[in-house]
Amino acid sequence: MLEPPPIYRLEGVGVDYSTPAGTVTGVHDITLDIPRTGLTVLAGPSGSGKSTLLRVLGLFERPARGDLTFASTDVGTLNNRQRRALRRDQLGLVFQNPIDNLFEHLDVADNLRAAAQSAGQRCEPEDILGRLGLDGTGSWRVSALSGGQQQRLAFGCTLARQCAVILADEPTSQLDEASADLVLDTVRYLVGQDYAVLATSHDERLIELASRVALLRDGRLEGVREHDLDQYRY
Ligand SMILES: Nc1ncnc2c1ncn2[C@@H]1O[C@H](COP(=O)(O)OP(=O)(O)OP(=O)(O)O)[C@@H](O)[C@H]1O
Repeated sequence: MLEPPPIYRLEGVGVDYSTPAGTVTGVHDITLDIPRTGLTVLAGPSGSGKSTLLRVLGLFERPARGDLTFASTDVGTLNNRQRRALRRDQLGLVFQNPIDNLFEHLDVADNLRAAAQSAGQRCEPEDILGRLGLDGTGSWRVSALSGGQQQRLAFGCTLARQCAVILADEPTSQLDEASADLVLDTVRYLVGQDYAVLATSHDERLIELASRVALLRDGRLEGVREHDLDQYRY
């Protein structure tokens, strides 16, 4: 069967930061394809370039060098307005601190409705909550959810927005083990539903769920490890 084209294609991507001490290179010469489905983890020690690369993939950071293709669109040819529109319509972001992903003054269902609305979509909150094991919490305040449940809801917001790709920055790093388990189950569910999930992480348990692990070191891609996705299918 013909392989679908990757959702992202990076060719020779480099990012520089200007600092008072001079130019710092965040990532060098990254060439990488990211598949349309499954979990891809960007792994590597602190300072290796994981967040920089995630910002490139989230269309926040414009590479100084190289080419980035997203969903067959050459991102380098887009102006800022077009990049923002692509981000709004196609990309869902989950930050490491669960509460940063949510509106505390809205209840759980309204968080989902607000997320859907921000992408010009409509959603059925109870349906999404049921899919994520949060049944019956629609009228709860966000603060009544555990950290793991909040992070599940953050992933739920990306479902409400009907994003093609979910980008998660160390999604389990601020959670205790039980809460992290809830997030791992959610990622497993999303992968089983053929979403593309891209995460930075040091968490070995998340890395084990990945179909592809891109290992970064000193801003360079040290290697890419492929895992068999079939074992995670429901
Ligand atoms: N805004 C910035 N200004 C200047 N240098 C930066 C900036 N962001 C990152 N860097 C530098 O780019 C390199 C890669 O950093 P990055 O934050 O992407 O790594 P990381 O793997 O995500 O690290 P961590 O796990 O600690 O978050 C490092 O040398 C870092 O100091």
